[in-house]
Amino acid sequence: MTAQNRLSVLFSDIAPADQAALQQRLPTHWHAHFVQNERLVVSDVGDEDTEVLCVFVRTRVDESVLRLRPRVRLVATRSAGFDHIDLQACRRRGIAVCHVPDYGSASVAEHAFALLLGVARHLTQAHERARQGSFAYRGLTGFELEGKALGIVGLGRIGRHVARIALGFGMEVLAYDPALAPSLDITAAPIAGVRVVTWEQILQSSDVLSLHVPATQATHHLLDGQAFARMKPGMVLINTARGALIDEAALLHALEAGTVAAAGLDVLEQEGDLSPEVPTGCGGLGCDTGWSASSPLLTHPRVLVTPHVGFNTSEAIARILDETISNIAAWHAGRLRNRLDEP
Ligand SMILES: NC(=O)C1=CN([C@@H]2O[C@H](COP(=O)(O)OP(=O)(O)OC[C@H]3O[C@@H](n4cnc5c(N)ncnc54)[C@H](OP(=O)(O)O)[C@@H]3O)[C@@H](O)[C@H]2O)C=CC1
Ligand SMILES: O=C(O)C(=O)CO
Repeated sequence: MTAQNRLSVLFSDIAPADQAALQQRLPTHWHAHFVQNERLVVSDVGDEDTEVLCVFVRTRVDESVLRLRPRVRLVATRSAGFDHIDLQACRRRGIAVCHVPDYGSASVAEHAFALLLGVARHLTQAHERARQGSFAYRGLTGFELEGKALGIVGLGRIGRHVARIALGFGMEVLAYDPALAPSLDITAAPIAGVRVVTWEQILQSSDVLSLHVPATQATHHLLDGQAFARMKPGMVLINTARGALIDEAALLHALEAGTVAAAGLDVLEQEGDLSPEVPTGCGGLGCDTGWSASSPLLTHPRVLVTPHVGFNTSEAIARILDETISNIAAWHAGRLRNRLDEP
């Protein structure tokens, strides 16, 4: 291996099983270090010579992290979302940034429907009742998806997949996206039948609202008190995008007021709070992180929360690993792909 070819890559926040799968795929001239921890600190291996930081959504990459690793030239996130990376700080230091834009749109879209159906049919309560030996059905009356209006905020890769699934359920599909003109009726396959509407219309007309926009300064608390006040009373909110899109206090208020009948959330604004303890009782599914969240939404009877698992299918993870290696290899060969610029 020539010194010129050698590439020092520091991988953070990677589950042991994924690390093993990744190691089998790594080119031999890469010198890889792994830190299980999400937070990159000064004592982490690879500090001195790291050229590539390969992170996931729980590793914040900001000025303080970059300062510790002056040789970093590429930040490659193994995610579609990029709100954990300070793109300005990277630009200032001449560091390229890339992501994996389309590894699992189906996985996330299907999870949005897992949450929606879970909420619509009271699945967690029904499961608990059956486990206790009770087959009483009272109090578990749900609602059908067919005929309901689903509003999609952000008609990008995941939003379009959600639209296709919703059309299959016989839902009326509305979408709001600043890139698309309102009153546009999308007639082109594969999402023919989606009606593009204004922000006001999507809030007022949606029985179910599903969020699929990135977390940026422009989308921070997109759903605030004012937005909830304009929603159809009794609507259902689904969020598989990022917690920061929702003002949590305003959502709790809307749940109490009945504007929001129920919510299905895969993401919470405070999900990044690091707990020193590894959580127990993970149902034998192999907890491998010490992350914990604290929020009144977690115990609210009309809120179904999952711990940011929308991406977490074997198919999506395999694509993430392959695409990440291709991203880093392409950059090393002088052809940056899946580049991220400041929004
Ligand atoms: N729960 C999970 O495990 C996962 C969550 N995610 C989250 O999902 C998000 C969306 O992913 P994906 O669909 O692939 O991203 P895309 O970039 O393909 O789509 C996002 C869409 O939102 C649009 N948009 C931006 N701002 C607004 C706004 N204010 N209102 C309405 N639309 C807006 C964008 O328009 P334009 O292009 O014109 O800016 C784009 O069409 C990711 O950013 C990530 O945060 C992603 C993967 C897994
Ligand atoms: O890819 C992403 O943006 C994710 O949120 C994965 O967890």
